[in-house]
Amino acid sequence: MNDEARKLPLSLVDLLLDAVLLVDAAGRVVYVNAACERIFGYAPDEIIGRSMIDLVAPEDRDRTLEEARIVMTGQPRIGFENRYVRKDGSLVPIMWSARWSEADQLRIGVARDITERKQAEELQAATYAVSEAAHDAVDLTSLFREIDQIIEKLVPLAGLAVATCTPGTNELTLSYERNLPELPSDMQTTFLKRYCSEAVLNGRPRTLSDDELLATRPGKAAAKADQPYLVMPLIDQKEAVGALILKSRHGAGYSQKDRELLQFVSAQIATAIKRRQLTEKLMQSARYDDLTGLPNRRLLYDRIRSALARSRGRGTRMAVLFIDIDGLKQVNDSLGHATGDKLLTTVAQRLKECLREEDTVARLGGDEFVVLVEDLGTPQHAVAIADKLRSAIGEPVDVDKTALKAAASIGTAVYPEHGVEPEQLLRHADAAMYLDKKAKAGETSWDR
Ligand SMILES: Nc1nc2c(ncn2[C@@H]2O[C@H](COP(=O)(O)OP(=O)(O)OP(=O)(O)O)[C@@H](O)[C@H]2O)c(=O)[nH]1
Repeated sequence: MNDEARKLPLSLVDLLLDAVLLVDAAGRVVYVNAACERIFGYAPDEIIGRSMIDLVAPEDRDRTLEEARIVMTGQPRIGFENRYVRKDGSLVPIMWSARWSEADQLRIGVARDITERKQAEELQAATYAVSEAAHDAVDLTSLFREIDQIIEKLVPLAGLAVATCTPGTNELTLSYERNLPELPSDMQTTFLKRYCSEAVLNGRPRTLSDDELLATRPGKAAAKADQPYLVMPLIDQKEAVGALILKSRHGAGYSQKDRELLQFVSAQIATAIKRRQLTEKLMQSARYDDLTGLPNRRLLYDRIRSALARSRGRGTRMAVLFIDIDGLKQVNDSLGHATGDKLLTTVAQRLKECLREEDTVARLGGDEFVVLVEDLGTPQHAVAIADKLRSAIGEPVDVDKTALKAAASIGTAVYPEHGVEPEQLLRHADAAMYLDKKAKAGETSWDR
C-alpha cells in the first residue's frame, strides 16, 4: 500500500457504503473494509488470504480474470459488473471501480452492491416481456409458456402451473403445468379448491409445504415443513383470473424480495391472460357457431377454399353436402325453442360422429348444415354419405323422456363435376337439397 493509503484513517474507510478490497498480483485478498462483510457476508478474517476469483460466480469467472488482466496492465476501469457468491450461497451483483498500483503491486477495487438496480431492471424487463407476450402469443398455451420463461428469469423456479378461472366464476381449472408431477390429475380438483381458491378469494399469496400438497390426497394429513410451493393469485381489476403455482428450486421457498417481484408481475400476467382470453373468445365466435360449436359460414368458406386447392393439386374429388332439418319451425312452435335447440345440437353431434376427424361439419344458421368431405372415390360415394347422415339424423332424439324423430333433406355436389368454386358447389348442393325436400312434400317431417 502507498503512503497516502496508509495515512487514510481506517475508521473513515469503514464508514464507506461500498466495499474496498486490495488484491495482490497472485489474486489473493490482502485487505477489506467493513462494508465487505455486509456485501459478501464474510468477516474480514474469513476473506483475507483467499483467492478473489474463488468468490466469483462460476459463470462470471473467465470474464472477471480477463478484466483483472486489463486492470493489471495499468488501465483504470470503472463499471465492470459481475456476480459474487455470498457466504450464505446467494448471488450478489457487483459493479467495480478498479486500478492497479504498480508501486504496491496491488489491485485496488471498490465494489458497489447493485442488487436493487438489477432487480428494478429485471422487473422492468419482465413487465415489458409480459406485455410483449400478451401481444405476440398465438394462443393461451403459448402465452403460459412465455410467462413460465419470464418468471424463471426473475426468481428461482423449478416448476410452474397456471390455473384459470372459468369466466364469471371463481372455479379453477389447471390450464398449464411444467415439472409439477406431484400435482397429478386425481388431486387437482382438491388442490385447486383448497389452496388456489383460498389465495384467489383472499387476493393474497399462499405458501405450501410438501406435506400440505400431499395432504390433498385422500386420507393424508397436512404437516408443516419447508414451504417450497407458492400460490400467487392472478387478479385483474378486482376480477379473479386464476392463480400461479410456483415450485422453488431445491425446495428453498421464496424470499420476501422474490414475493414482492412476483406480486408485481402477477398483476401484469393477470391482465395479459384476461386480454388473451377475450381475444380467443372473439376469435372463437367469429369462426364458430355459438349453439353447436361447429364452424360457421365464414370458416366453412375458408375450409372449402383450402380443400379445393388441395383437391386441385392432388387431382382428387371432394363433396359438399347441404343438409336442412325438416320441420324445425313446427318443433319450436309446438315443443318450445329449447327443444328445437336440443334437436340442433344432437344433429350436430351425430353428423360429426358419422364423419372422419378431417372432414368438416358446419352450421350455416337456422336448420342448415353443410358437410365437406375430401378424397372422395366416386360421385356415388357422396350419395352413400348422404344416406348415412340421413339415417343418423333419423334416430330418435330423447327430449323430456320422449323420443322425438327428426328428418333431414340432403343435397350433394361434387368437385369437379358440379363446380370448381365454393359458391358453385354450395349452390348446386342447395338446389339438390331443395329437390329432395320437394320430393318429400306432404310427408310428416317429424314425429313423436
Ligand atoms: N330452436 C332453434 N330454432 C332456430 C334456430 N335458428 C333458427 N331457428 C328456427 O328454425 C326455423 C327454420 O324455419 P324453416 O326454414 O321454415 O325450416 P323448417 O321449419 O325446418 O322447414 P323446412 O326447412 O322447410 O323443412 C325457424 O322457425 C327459426 O326460427 C336455433 O338456433 N334454435
